[in-house]
Amino acid sequence: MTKTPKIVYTKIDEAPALASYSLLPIIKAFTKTSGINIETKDISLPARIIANFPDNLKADQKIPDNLAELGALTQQPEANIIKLPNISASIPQLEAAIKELQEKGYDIPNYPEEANTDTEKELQKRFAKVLGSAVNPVLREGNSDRRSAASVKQYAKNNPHRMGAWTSDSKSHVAYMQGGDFYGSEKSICLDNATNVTIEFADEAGQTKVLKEKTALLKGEVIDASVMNVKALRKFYAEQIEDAKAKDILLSLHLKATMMKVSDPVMFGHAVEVFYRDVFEKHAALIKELGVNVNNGLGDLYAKIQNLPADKKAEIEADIKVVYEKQADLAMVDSDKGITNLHVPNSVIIDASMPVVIRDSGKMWNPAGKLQDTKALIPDRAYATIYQEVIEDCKKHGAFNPATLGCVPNVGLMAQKAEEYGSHDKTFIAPANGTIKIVDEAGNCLLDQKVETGDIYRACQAKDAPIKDWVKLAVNRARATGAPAIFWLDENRAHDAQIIKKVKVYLPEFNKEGLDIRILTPVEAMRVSLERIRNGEDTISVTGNVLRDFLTDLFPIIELGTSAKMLSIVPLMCGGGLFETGAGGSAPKHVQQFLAEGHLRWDSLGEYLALGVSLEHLANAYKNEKAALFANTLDHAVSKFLENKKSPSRKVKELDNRGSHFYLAMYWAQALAAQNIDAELQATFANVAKEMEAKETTIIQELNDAQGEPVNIGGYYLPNEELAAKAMRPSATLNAIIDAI
Ligand SMILES: NC(=O)C1=CN([C@@H]2O[C@H](COP(=O)(O)OP(=O)(O)OC[C@H]3O[C@@H](n4cnc5c(N)ncnc54)[C@H](OP(=O)(O)O)[C@@H]3O)[C@@H](O)[C@H]2O)C=CC1
Ligand SMILES: O=C(O)CCC(=O)C(=O)O
Ligand SMILES: [Mg+2]
Repeated sequence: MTKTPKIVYTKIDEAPALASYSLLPIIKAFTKTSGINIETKDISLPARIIANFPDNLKADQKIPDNLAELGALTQQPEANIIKLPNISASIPQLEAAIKELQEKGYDIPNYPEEANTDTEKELQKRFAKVLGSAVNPVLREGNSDRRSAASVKQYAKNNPHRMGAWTSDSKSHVAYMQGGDFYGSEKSICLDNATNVTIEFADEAGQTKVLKEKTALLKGEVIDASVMNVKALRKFYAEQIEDAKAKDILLSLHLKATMMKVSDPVMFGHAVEVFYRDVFEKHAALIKELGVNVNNGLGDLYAKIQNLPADKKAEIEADIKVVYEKQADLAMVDSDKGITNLHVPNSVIIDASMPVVIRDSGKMWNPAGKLQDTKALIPDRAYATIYQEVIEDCKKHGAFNPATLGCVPNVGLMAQKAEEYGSHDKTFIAPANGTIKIVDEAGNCLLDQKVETGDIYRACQAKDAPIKDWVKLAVNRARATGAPAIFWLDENRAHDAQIIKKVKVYLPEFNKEGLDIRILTPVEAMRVSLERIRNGEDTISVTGNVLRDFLTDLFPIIELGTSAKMLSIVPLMCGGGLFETGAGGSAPKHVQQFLAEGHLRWDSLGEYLALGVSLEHLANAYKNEKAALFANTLDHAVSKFLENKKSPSRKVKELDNRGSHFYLAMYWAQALAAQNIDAELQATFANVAKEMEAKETTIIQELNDAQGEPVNIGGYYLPNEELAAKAMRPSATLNAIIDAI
């Protein structure tokens, strides 16, 4: 490899973006002495909007399509990308970001919620590129290896976080459909030969309409099709709403409307309509006229009644109140502000929300601001059952004790838009009763699904090479750790049955002698993994893309208190490395707190760990000894950081994100000063360490003094660079030391 060693550090959104204003200058200052180039690429939500709508922008407003550039980079062996979590925008978030850009003088068109004309359809198509989970699928050109670093796991055992107690009489449970869902209807095949397919809808009269012109499929690719029957879905919601009322527990809905950006908002919308049925029926004509989109939540109704005459608005608000009096209480997202689980589709995201329910004794917040048992609606059976298994385990054995738990790392099939998370361009709402077919070039129907008007149809792909790579990664991890590896696959699910066949073909190609490798259904795999972690034993979960996402929040939240502390490595199939920071998101609640009181509780541990493995990867790829030294000393610094408990606190006027960066920097400088492999670095950083030690009290004082007041960073989605940097670097003493390196 001849090019200059380079690490690309992504610029993103919300809390981790704020943290970067403080952390990046430190990383750049430290590594610049080594000839490693740290380049930033802006792939934040506003940057992606700007890149996709340059038409009316001034030259100095334009931002190149960094995401496409990074996507191309993943195909090069020298790729070394540190990817921080970004916003996966729901429509309300997208609209808010557009509004902010427009207010700042960016001539960006509005998002057309309803596309009737060709222009509107074209606009919607262009916006689809920035909607939902639009970054990760482009960069994830490899499978995922998520686990906790040994030092982080040990820290969690020594300092167990609080886990809410569980009792056997908890009324909390997961409710899922018994039929008519994706799980029940799924059909799947593996292709003998490459082909191009068309997805077509045929109505009952035999009239056909092309839904998707062309999808290229490779030899050995698994393709499946399934349907969510909306009649069955709405019946399920109605029954469960009644049942929650009868059991006197909260009602909550857990979906992934961000990542599953086409199917899940529709499932969310049906829940809103069924729950607030009396309002939607009584005011049907007006609601239609106002253009309320239920898929955006009750928040959209509230937004659109704002300009109605006062009495009409009051009437609708009163009718909403009557619904609350009559129905089961909804789980709240913000009980102070009266924001419920059904307000917007992006505030209850299943991978993060269900583990928190489990951490909090099976409870969620009720309208009175108290924790209460909940019914968790997860309509589709494909993955709902694993959460019920955890709940049953907790009811039987009580809360998990992080001091003694083993771990459940994950090897996830993710590359090349595998499975449901790559299905958006093949997801359709059935226009009428009929059949949706996948037809090959020769006109053969490969898969057909009967649909009724409004049903959600979904086709998914999983390519052969990534599947084989995933099996290999699982065997490698089992070999490296000695832990059993369990493939979570359900032979009663059509798609999984195909994957099981492939796993059985590929496993013998790798040396699995002496390894314990099993295939169990997700429920059995959960049972075994939970029994083992309670015994302090480790078990590798080897899963598809959705369970990868779900389990890498669930187990870290149980084991470590948060998924932010995970190592999240993506060995790219072309030889490069993508290093994601943590497994969690962009923590909007943290930004709210920062803006209100100047305290940022975001923990950048995930970033430190990602930087460590990124430097290690670079050291190996370029035989770069300085990079190896930086990686090694950073590792020491992280251990000391944990030992000395320098993570940010949650409370204002205590150490926050910025102070935690100072300590990381000081420990890193000390470790570089203590080594004797590179005399030049030793000398440089001995001085840095000495200065930091001498000025520790002043620096911490300056950082704490900056807290306690509201902060203005000149925007939410597109903050003002200077204001944000100033807010995140308030210690002149620390800045002087860093800038002088
Ligand atoms: N890889 C990616 O790009 C990902 C992006 N997302 C996006 O992030 C947004 C928010 O998603 P959400 O599901 O609420 O998940 P988050 O992970 O942002 O938030 C869940 C909670 O986890 C805790 N948390 C997460 N990261 C940290 C950290 N570094 N330090 C301390 N605590 C942390 C916080 O708990 P507390 O409030 O108790 O402090 C936070 O409120 C969405 O837009 C989503 O699409 C989500 C997942 C991954
Ligand atoms: O891309 C996203 O929206 C979320 C990704 C995520 O949750 C994960 O990979 O764990
Ligand atoms: Mg996740």
